Amino acid sequence: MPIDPATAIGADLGETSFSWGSSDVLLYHLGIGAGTHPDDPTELRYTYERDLRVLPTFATVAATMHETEPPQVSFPGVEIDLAKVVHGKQEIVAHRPLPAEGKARARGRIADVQDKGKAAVIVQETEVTGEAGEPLWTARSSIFAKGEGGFGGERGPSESVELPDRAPDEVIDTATLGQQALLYRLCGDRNPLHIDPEFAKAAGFDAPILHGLCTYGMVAKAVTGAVLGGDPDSVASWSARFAGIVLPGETLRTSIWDTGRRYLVSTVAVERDAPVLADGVLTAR
Ligand SMILES: CCCCCCC[C@@H](O)CC(=O)SCCNC(=O)CCNC(=O)[C@H](O)C(C)(C)COP(=O)(O)OP(=O)(O)OC[C@H]1O[C@@H](n2cnc3c(N)ncnc32)[C@H](O)[C@@H]1OP(=O)(O)O
Repeated sequence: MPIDPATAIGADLGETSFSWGSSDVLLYHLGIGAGTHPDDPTELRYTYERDLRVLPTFATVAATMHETEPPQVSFPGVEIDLAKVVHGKQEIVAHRPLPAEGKARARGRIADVQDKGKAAVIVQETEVTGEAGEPLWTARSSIFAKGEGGFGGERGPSESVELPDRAPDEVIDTATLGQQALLYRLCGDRNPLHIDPEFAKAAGFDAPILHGLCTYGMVAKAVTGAVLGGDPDSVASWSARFAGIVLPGETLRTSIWDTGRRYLVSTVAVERDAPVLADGVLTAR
């Protein structure tokens, strides 16, 4: 059976150790579009090793930055073909500003496996601590596996973030590059869905799509620029649901509602007027 909820839910994924340096952070920032406005002085915080700051979304790649093999959806009680999955949701809570270089330990577990009938949702939680045992970040990510529901599990909660009934306080357009996914995959996600036209077709898409985590980082950076003075150290947490695909080259239009250090965020792809990110919440420290 591809999903056995009794084995999967609560399964300990063990502990891994990893380290990163400023070159990893610089490459990640380029992968999410930093440096495309060199006249903006806050961009140097992302692109120059002198006084480098780290956008907390770097946490999504820090442990796997040097991976060169495609990811596998293989956990205790879960075996799923990579072509069936898309990234569903992502949350990062940064317990402190991320250092530009460091060593850390990650301990992961399967927090939940939800049976949505036509699909399964696998929720993974990871706690990351620094060398002295200090908490660095907590990550929670959901994988949406099409056609893998019906295994007799719980449906799980139906959560959504209600947006205020008024115009957004800020609207930011962010261009993605035609080669955005080719660049971003060098940050450790070599899923062929983002480069191989045949694989993308077999997975049900017309063409390779952009990594969800690339969009997640680009929008976090855009919101940070719009409402936090471009200071990535001010980002305390960021969560969002991947509501629709992005095709490399499309423009992301991000609407932001300021509800007081808690910014509600929604993003569409301008060219198709189609949803991209929903239920977005970025909090500031
Ligand atoms: C270990 C490493 C493994 C590797 C991981 C892969 C790594 C990456 O390389 C992969 C990627 O980056 S893929 C690109 C990023 N993701 C996407 O583009 C997905 C975009 N979203 C969609 O296509 C649809 O919203 C879609 C398909 C997600 C959902 O649309 P629908 O099928 O229309 O769903 P809907 O009928 O609205 O809802 C059914 C139930 O599912 C819940 N749900 C919906 N969207 C969800 C989402 N994004 N995440 C989690 N749950 C979600 C709904 O709440 C609903 O459940 P309920 O009825 O109980 O409320």
